[in-house]
Amino acid sequence: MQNREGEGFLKIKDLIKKIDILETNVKDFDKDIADIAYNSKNAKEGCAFVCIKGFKADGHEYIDEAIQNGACLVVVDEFYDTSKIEGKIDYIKTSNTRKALAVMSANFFGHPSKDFLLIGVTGTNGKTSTTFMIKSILEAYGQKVGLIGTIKNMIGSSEIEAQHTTPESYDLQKLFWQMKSEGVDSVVMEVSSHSLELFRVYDCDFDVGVFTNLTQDHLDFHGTMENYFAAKLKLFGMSKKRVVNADDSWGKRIIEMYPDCVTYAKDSDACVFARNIKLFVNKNQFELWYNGQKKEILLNIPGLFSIYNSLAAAACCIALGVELDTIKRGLEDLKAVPGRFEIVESNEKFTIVIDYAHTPDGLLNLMKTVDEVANGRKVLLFGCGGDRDRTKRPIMGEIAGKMADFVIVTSDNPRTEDPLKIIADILEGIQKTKVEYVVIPDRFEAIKYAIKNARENDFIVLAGKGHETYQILKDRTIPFDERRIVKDIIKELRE
Ligand SMILES: CC(=O)N[C@H]1[C@@H](OP(=O)(O)OP(=O)(O)OC[C@H]2O[C@@H](n3ccc(=O)[nH]c3=O)[C@H](O)[C@@H]2O)O[C@H](CO)[C@@H](O)[C@@H]1O[C@H](C)C(=O)N[C@@H](C)C(=O)N[C@H](CCC(=O)O)C(=O)O
Repeated sequence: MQNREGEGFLKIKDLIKKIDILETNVKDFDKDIADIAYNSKNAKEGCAFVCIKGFKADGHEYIDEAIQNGACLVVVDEFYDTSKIEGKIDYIKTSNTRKALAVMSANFFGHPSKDFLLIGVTGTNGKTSTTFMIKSILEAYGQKVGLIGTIKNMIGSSEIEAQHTTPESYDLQKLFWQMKSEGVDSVVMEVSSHSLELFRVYDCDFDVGVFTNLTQDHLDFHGTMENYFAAKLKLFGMSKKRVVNADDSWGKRIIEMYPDCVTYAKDSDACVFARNIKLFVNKNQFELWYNGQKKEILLNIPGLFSIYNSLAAAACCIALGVELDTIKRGLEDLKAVPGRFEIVESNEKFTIVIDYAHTPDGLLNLMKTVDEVANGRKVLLFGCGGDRDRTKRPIMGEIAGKMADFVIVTSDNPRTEDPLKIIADILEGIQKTKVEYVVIPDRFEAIKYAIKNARENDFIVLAGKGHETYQILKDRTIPFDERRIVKDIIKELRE
């Protein structure tokens, strides 16, 4: 990957434009800065090191390491006692170093997002699929499109690995800069609530902000739904145009605040809506309505939620002036979204689908779709993540118990938690229902059990992992690709 080095250095005075300076010992603001680092390990000759007090570590404790690695300027937070570094290095004290990192990064890379259309999609569920759909429509419109999100980042059809749903501000601005250098017309990105809260997208100008929905998730981080909503809301204060799901109760609150938004809904009380919806195992059919005009859409992405995501994508592109014929073409061109209602096996006996659903609402919508398309038993295999919102576990257990005919409770990235403790939380909910279930903590063995014991016409759903190809156990990340695992198990059982 290229970086800005090729374009030269930036003077301190230009790098720190628009950040508030509480204290500084810098004498020469014309000094050149080679790069920015927010991790001391990545600091290099002539760079600025921005210290962040995080959830696990405090960047201020790594100033010496950054200096050893060549940093010539440090940016510290207002609580920091600068007498510790006086005489050692140039410093700037500012009121919020996460904000400063975002502003400095945008300055360093020359505000690349001003040179293309920037679309941000936020909401608990549907962000990934909606961004894929918007990309496909804008490509049908003739644009070169960048995509930033959970599964991967893309420039046109080339792929770049993604670490976060929304990258840290420096990495985001660097990616924007690369996308600009490669001539994109627009960038569509997922905007997570974490990124809004932690200023990763601060100082970005969004042309359109899209809201899909808000349901319980990430309460380990936000504490309450109101805080979670407040984080999401920030995107709409940063966007020129807003596209909002009018069927969502939190969406209705955004519409009250911004009455000029482009709204979408399943029924007709919105600018863009769908009628005559037909769900099939591997596709959907519906009428897309806008301004008295109708288009028949045959969507290759199954699931009821895909209708909502298509409406969000269509409304976004309508807000950008794309005509309905192109929207139809773009939606129909999209062949799949990895890990979203992805059929990984379909034989004369059973069907296996993998899906990323990992929230109560996501699981409910997934199982509603399965209910529409399954001919036999609905077998649901799932677990819940460790070190994340615990309150959703019994809720998901109860949904599983109500919606499935048979449940296999297993593990899904237990991280540092005891998998059996997580499963016990899920069982609290399952035991409120009468569903038949088994507990198999080892996810590989659980999948094997589902396949080995499959009955005629079973519709087996492996929920939670979707596109993920790993399992996080304690501090180890081990390879775990359910597409391959399913194939291997079927082969092994046949031999
Ligand atoms: C809660 C959260 O989002 N934390 C993120 C945050 O961590 P942090 O700021 O607390 O960092 P920290 O590890 O405490 O370190 C503090 C500072 O010391 C620095 N440091 C640390 C060690 C060292 O040797 N030298 C050094 O300079 C670090 O670089 C950092 O600047 O900033 C880090 C750097 O960008 C992120 O890696 C980290 O993401 C963690 C790993 C994470 O799991 N985040 C998830 C929850 C997340 O953001 N998820 C959303 C998607 C949610 C969804 O919709 O599903 C996302 O956008 O990906």
